[in-house]
Amino acid sequence: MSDADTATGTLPPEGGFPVADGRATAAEVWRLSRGHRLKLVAVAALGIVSTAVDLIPAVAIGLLVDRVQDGTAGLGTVLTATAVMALSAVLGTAGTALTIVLGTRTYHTILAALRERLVERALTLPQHLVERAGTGDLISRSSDDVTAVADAAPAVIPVLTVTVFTIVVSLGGLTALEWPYAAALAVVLPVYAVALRWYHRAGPQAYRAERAAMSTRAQQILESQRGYETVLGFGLAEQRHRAVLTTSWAVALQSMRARTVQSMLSGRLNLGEFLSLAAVLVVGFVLIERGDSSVGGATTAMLLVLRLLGPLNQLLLVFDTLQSALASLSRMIGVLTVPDASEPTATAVSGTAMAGTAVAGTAVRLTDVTFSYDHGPLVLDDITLDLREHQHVAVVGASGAGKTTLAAVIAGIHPPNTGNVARPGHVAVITQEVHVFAGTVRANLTLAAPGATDRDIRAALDATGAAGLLARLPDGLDTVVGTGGHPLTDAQAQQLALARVLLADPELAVLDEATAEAGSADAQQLDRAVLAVLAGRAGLVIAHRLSQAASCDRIVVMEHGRIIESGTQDELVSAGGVYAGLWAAWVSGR
Ligand SMILES: Nc1ncnc2c1ncn2[C@@H]1O[C@H](COP(=O)(O)OP(=O)(O)OP(=O)(O)O)[C@@H](O)[C@H]1O
Repeated sequence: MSDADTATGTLPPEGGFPVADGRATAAEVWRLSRGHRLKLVAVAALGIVSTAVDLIPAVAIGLLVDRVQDGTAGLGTVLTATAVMALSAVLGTAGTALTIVLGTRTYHTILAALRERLVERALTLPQHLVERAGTGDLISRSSDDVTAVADAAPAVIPVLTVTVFTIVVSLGGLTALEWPYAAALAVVLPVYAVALRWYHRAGPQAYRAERAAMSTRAQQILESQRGYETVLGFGLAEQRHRAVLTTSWAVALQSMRARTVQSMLSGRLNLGEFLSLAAVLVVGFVLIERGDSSVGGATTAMLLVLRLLGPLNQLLLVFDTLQSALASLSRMIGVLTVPDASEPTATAVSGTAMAGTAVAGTAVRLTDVTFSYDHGPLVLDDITLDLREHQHVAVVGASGAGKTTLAAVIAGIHPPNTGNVARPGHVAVITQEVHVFAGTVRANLTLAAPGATDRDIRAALDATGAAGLLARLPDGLDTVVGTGGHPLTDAQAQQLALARVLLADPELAVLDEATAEAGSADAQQLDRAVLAVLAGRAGLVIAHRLSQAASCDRIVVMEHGRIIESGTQDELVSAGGVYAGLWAAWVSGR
């Protein structure tokens, strides 16, 4: 599972994953666009040409007006102008449509690559960081935010493509006609710039606040669902209901703020439109009066400005969607910027965790390790423990003694507060909650060993006693299991998890399974499976049944976060201490 890392970096204390700044977002998008850049340049060239063709009707109408005015226009002139306009409209529309299709396809390819990286990163994030930042935030970023960025495509790409190229081509066209036309428009453009500047500040702020409120709500709902039994058991339903209600109101409030910002933008756009038309009209009038422009020229100029205003306004309107998508994008990329490991608390910073065996012949070495969850009391207190290569050590103790936490620190899931943890580079962990992934049995097993053949898989299932299970599955290795798939018992899920460890072939296996009741047929089978999985590698077993402990080379007994006894089964039983008592109780209860 985890290759341990030396601790670096921290998350903001208030929780939540970081948000990437503009620079980091641009750098990641640039990195993701590698391999598509030539295609993007070709798409841009096609867009410019198509837009230029699209503006031919404005020029044709202007020429027609001049010919009508000087009395040289006949039916032929009108028909020719009409044919030119129809042809340019067809060619321009087809070219623009092709530009949009190609642009959208490239956008989605790049987005798919980003989503893949996000999921990859989310799966390898240190668990303590996910716990601190909140699973809801992570889920929101990999669902709501991905959807926001993907949904922006149909609205933003066509408008962005058309507008950017239309602005460039129209300004060129106006300058070619008479520079004062372009100058008049240029004088008005600052109105748009001011609107944009204002919106650039207010928009993302409003959208980030809206998305953050959505994340908090997702977290509240998730927690209420996960802790359903606790909520019912402690009569907390009303309190949880109020919490969800409060966070939902916060979402509604932030949404209203975001929509208000949107309306204010519309007002600023209307002002810009009025000023642009008025400026070009006045300039046209003056130029005609002075004989510097024909009526046809002024008509072309007005048509070019009108042609430009539509996309320009739309750009500013979808700028809204664009900003929202950018806010989501910066949240997605923020997850990629999370450092691999971070200190568990702000005050305890001296703990280190290293991959690689520090001492020859030793698989794991813990030296003076302490650990606490987020500023809480010490859960591991001065633990020093060695696991030799191929040695199997069982950890026993009462509930809450710190066994699972010790396993997590050894596996690298939690970095220690103080002390050192040295472990091999390849560690596999089975936690108490075994997850069956939605997919085929084969996919479930090859998750950690992509190169495994069907023969390897069958051998692993055989070794963990699951060959019988395989024979009963309707489609063998192709049977779909997990949510909505063929149901598996807890013990069967456990067997799959153990087979997965065998296939992954780690140097150290950390097993914290508590599925079967002591003495049951399942328990005996799982005990045998555990022995098969541990053969030939170092193993740490959190023994929930003492039969598991008895078959290990060494047993450590924990109490209140400390190791209070350590020895072989025979040594501990004859010592007559805590373990001897537990063993006597267990034997008589079998
Ligand atoms: N994520 C967490 N956040 C805060 N405290 C925790 C967390 N996980 C465990 N603890 C606390 O740490 C202490 C040790 O818990 P741990 O699960 O390691 O004990 P355990 O011996 O494995 O118990 P069990 O056999 O019931 O699993 C307990 O007091 C527990 O409440």
